[in-house]
Amino acid sequence: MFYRLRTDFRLSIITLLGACAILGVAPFAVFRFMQGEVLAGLADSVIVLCVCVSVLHAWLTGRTERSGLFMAVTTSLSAVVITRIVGEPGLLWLFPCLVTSFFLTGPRVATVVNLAAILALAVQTEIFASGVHLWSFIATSLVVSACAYVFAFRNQSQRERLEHLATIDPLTGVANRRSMDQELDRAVANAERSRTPCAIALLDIDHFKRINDEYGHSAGDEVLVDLVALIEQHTRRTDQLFRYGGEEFVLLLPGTEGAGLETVLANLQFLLRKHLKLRDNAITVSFGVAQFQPGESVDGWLERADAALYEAKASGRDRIIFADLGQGQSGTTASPAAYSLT
Ligand SMILES: Nc1nc2c(ncn2[C@@H]2O[C@H](COP(=O)(O)OP(=O)(O)OP(=O)(O)O)[C@@H](O)[C@H]2O)c(=O)[nH]1
Repeated sequence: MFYRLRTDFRLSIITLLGACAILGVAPFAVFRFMQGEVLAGLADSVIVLCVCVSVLHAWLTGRTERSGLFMAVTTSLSAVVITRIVGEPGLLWLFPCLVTSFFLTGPRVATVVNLAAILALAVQTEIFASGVHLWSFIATSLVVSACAYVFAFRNQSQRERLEHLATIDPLTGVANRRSMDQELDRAVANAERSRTPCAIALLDIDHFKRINDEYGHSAGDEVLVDLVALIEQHTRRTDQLFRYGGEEFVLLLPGTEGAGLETVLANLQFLLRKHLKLRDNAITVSFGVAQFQPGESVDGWLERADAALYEAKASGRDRIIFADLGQGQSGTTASPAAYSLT
């Protein structure tokens, strides 16, 4: 429960506002019934009920967008109805609604909800003691909404930016291990459901430590950036590349298997050998490849690719090993122009 509250911003807001609304409005409902104001008491009870439904819906279904929108609309509508029943003092209830609607739903939708509520009240001129009161209400409610909009808009764009930064590798710009975990989960679910083939290739630059040691860390960084550019240029749009860590990458190849997969990777190996260079020395890459087997986990799939990569390294590097074949498929040995590091 606390984990969900910590990780789901909108759910925590819905829960917090739900608790505040229930604790703040329920006593009013009781008080109004005791005062004989049945209509106002009923309106308050409906508000509490709607808030409870929103909170429950959010917790049970996880569809917090829908619950948030429902809560924003019902609380604003309730503030309008309450003001209609009790007169000008009811206006005070609209102000928290104007602010919280921006936490419950997106900035644009919240703006529409707020403007609708302000308009619905402003046209009922009889609620206001004078024209000055009416214009004061319009001005203050618009100022509150505008400030809340700016805050919510900045908050949303910063959150999106943070989410983006949390999923990419800053050096190469490709997706990082965190988004790889999500994508591999999705790929497994998709492969299981549609029974379509899917493969992963683990790529590891050979003797990368020596490249760093000999030419410096920034030259090593350049090699990583070049490798990513080459792979992205020569793979399909549906293929996805992830930085697994250090000089190791995972290439996800959906819809590819058998001879087609071998050809794609052999071509990639050829292109990398030809174009991945540092000061005219070719740099080579080892590949460990595993085709997804129905029923296996993401970890099991990765482990098989990792074992194949280990075999590629152990058997001389600069080669592709397919885990599924149960035997090594050596690529051609490093060309004489290859970076000589031994
Ligand atoms: N320049 C640079 N180097 C990195 C980065 N991340 C990891 N490394 C280096 O990559 C090197 C990896 O070394 P090893 O794991 O020994 O692998 P290797 O030298 O390529 O040897 P083999 O994989 O067996 O061929 C280490 O020296 C790390 O410091 C990075 O972002 N930039």
